[in-house]
Amino acid sequence: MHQKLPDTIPATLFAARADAIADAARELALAGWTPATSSNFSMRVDADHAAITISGRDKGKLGRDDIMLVDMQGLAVGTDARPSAETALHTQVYRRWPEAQVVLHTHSRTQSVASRLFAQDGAVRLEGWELQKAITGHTTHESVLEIPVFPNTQHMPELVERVDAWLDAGKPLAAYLINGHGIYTWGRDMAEARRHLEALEFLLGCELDLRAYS
Ligand SMILES: CSC[C@@H](O)[C@@H](O)C(=O)COP(=O)(O)O
Ligand SMILES: [Zn+2]
Repeated sequence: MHQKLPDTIPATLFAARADAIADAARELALAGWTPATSSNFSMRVDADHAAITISGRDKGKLGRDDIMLVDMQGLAVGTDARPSAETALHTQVYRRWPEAQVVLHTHSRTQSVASRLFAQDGAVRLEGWELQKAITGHTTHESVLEIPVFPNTQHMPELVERVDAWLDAGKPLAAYLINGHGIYTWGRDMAEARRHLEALEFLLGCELDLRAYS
């Protein structure tokens, strides 16, 4: 066990979060959405900490020892393990949405291709799809759901800044794509985050098909 927990976090709580992350990751890997160790997953543990995948692990084969604790600045807590290279994007979600409990990031083929195709528009504009209602806050297919596509970079502060700029402009945000990379989405629990991820995978696939057939 590499993880020493602060006194305020019961071992059972951390274990439950780690198991929930590993279970979700295994299922998403089976769907083919986490190729070649890509993707990362996290869950809030308390107001000041999140459990997140250790960098570079095979997301289809995670166990409790592949999950670690970070603070809300993305720094490791109680372990020498290296958190996901994209930890800053997770902790940003927890800071900006106090109700967010889960952040999911995957690299499916559909997400990757859609991010390249729509990068020039800066966003994917979803309208007219019944499945938009799977995104919390959307009650009709007539609503518009805009998923921004941010340029890829290995420098996380740059991405954090782009997300902050989008939110500070007052635009709604349920998820975002990173060009040539993948998707980030989140939820108030694992079920909501999974529903968002699955709906967006489906909707992006539909948008790609529309372009292929027209
Ligand atoms: C294996 S390439 C993908 C990585 O560069 C990254 O984008 C990713 O999703 C996984 O990084 P990780 O540090 O394991 O969380
Ligand atoms: Zn990634």
